[in-house]
Amino acid sequence: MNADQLAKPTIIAVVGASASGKTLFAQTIYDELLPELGEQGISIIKEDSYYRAQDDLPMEERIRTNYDHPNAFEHELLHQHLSDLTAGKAIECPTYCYKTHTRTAETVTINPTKIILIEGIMLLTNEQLRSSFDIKVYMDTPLDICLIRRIKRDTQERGRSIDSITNQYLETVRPMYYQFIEPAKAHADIVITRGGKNRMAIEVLKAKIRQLTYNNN
Ligand SMILES: Nc1ncnc2c1ncn2[C@@H]1O[C@H](COP(=O)(O)OP(=O)(O)O)[C@@H](O)[C@H]1O
Ligand SMILES: O=c1ccn([C@@H]2O[C@H](COP(=O)(O)O)[C@@H](O)[C@H]2O)c(=O)[nH]1
Repeated sequence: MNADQLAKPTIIAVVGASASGKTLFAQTIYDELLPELGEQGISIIKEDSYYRAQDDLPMEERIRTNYDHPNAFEHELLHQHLSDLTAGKAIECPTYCYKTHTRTAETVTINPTKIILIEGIMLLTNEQLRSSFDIKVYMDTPLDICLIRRIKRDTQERGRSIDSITNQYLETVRPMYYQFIEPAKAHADIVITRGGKNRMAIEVLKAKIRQLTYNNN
């Protein structure tokens, strides 16, 4: 094993409200750097993959779950997986289905890489996880913009009705945002405005990742 393979990875966490642009931002960086850094250079993980399996619950109960509370996630497994990747071991990442509100049977193999991008709403609420991140990015998108984008995305991609989106928004998404997500901004190293298409912010992160990859600092 050479020195590069032994080097500890850099873990970059992208957090913020639901539909603030976390996925678009992290995925854009990943897609644009992958051809240059290769599959051994950069990987991407979604915190949503670690929503707890709910196969034991009937659908009426799954619909009532508070998905905007830290307890909805299996953070212990995510932490274990990040430790495994840091130790140079591959992981089997779960996959989650928003339509059935549980995990699917498939897992995705993620190999250890020098750069790990991870994105999700509750990543900074867990102290153990927080301490494993090297760079913490917060997407500071106004909540009304997030709501508009969530309505559009969840009707088109997550099989949701306007009624179910607005009820869930008032009951859990909005109050949990103020209880857990917004206060976590204080832990961020970088705060990003204008969502997942902020080109300058994307370029700054890409430049930092290149520096970490090629200069190892
Ligand atoms: N700056 C932006 N301008 C326009 N649409 C955006 C912008 N940022 C994100 N979106 C769109 O808003 C929706 C929610 O963004 P997404 O990245 O899925 O948010 P999150 O991962 O934070 O939930 C997606 O359809 C995405 O394409
Ligand atoms: O079964 C589920 C699981 C999650 N949600 C909602 O998803 C968002 C988090 O995902 P983003 O990609 O950050 O939007 C969270 O606000 C949950 O309310 C769901 O509706 N159903």
